[in-house]
Amino acid sequence: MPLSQKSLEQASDATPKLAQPNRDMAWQVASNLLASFRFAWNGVAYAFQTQRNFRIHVVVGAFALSLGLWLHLDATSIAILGLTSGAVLTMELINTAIESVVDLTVQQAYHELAKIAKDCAAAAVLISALASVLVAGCLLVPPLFARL
Ligand SMILES: Nc1ncnc2c1ncn2[C@@H]1O[C@H](COP(=O)(O)OP(=O)(O)OP(=O)(O)O)[C@@H](O)[C@H]1O
Repeated sequence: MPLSQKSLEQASDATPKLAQPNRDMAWQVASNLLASFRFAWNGVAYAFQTQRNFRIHVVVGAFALSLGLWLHLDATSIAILGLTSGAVLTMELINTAIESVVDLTVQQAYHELAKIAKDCAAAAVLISALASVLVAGCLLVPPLFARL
């Protein structure tokens, strides 16, 4: 549905308010850098405790990095393995965040847009995981076969 002139004006009035650094709408804002890290760590701990796929990706990523070190891969290859593993974990965290926001919004009701949001978030994890398999295949498999 096209936006009316009035709603466009309301949206443009709201922009400076939303851009204020003190974020009046927020229930709580991190008071300092240490608090920001603590909240971020809470997110990692929550994902690890509740998301089986996140735990699997942590184990697989740690295994890939350990294998790379054991095979004496060069620094660039280790960095690529680290970036790839980090990307998968990041996607998993974003997926978890999107699922929570969708559930908060629609609760237990079915909504086609909720389905699209969750399916696309899950697809982001899948694509990053497939890319990591490709990276592992290129960087780890040849030196592993050479060593065995
Ligand atoms: N409110 C909803 N409305 C429509 N479809 C939904 C809704 N909630 C979930 N779904 C559908 O069910 C699927 C599974 O939802 P769920 O919340 O369990 O996510 P998930 O991707 O399986 O979770 P995880 O990543 O933890 O394995 C979604 O991908 C979506 O297709």
